[in-house]
Amino acid sequence: MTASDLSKQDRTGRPFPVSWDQFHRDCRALTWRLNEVGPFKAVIAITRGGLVPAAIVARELGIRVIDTVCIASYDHDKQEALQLLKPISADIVALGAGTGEGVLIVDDLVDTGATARVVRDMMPAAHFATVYAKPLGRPLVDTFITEVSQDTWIYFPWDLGLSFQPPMKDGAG
Ligand SMILES: O=P(O)(O)OC[C@H]1O[C@H](OP(=O)(O)OP(=O)(O)O)[C@H](O)[C@@H]1O
Ligand SMILES: Nc1nc2[nH]cnc2c(=O)[nH]1
Ligand SMILES: [Mg+2]
Repeated sequence: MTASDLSKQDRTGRPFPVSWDQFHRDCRALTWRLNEVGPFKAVIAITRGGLVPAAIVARELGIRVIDTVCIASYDHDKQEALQLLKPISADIVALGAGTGEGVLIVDDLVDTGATARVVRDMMPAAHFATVYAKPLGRPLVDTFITEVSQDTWIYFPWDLGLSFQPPMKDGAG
């Protein structure tokens, strides 16, 4: 087995698990920053990871016009060719005068920046926000809350479950 056979998650090895409480706090912190940048006419969530932060941010900002752009690039933890499954809706494109002016795009994180680059090209004047950012993707994001190192793998609460933890004396930790 070579290094390229390993999933990105296995190669990175630095786990960063996020609880629902922490995620909610981080989304609210993100909204504090966005509140100073807006107002926004609509929110676009990059599915699927952007759906939860978009709901929290839209709730806090009082925005009820919410659209999705559906993109898949990772099969669980393996980066694959990026697929556009659903584009931004025509009425949201029209709302932002075709450029995204006054529109807020939300995703959970930016890693290599490949997803962000594709969506940014669709709406160059939109404001792009993520909760977490890794260094390679960071230049593509206008507002984010926490930067983690490139070799970190973020585990979101919707991908986690409660499980037994062996005591530290047995080698855990
Ligand atoms: O900066 P990048 O290297 O493009 O990676 C970031 C993207 O990867 C994840 O989505 P994923 O494609 O795994 O789909 P999901 O949101 O449905 O989990 C994450 O939610 C971002 O959208
Ligand atoms: N859950 C998760 N998905 C990702 N997609 C790209 N990077 C990551 C990451 O760190 N965590
Ligand atoms: Mg995603």
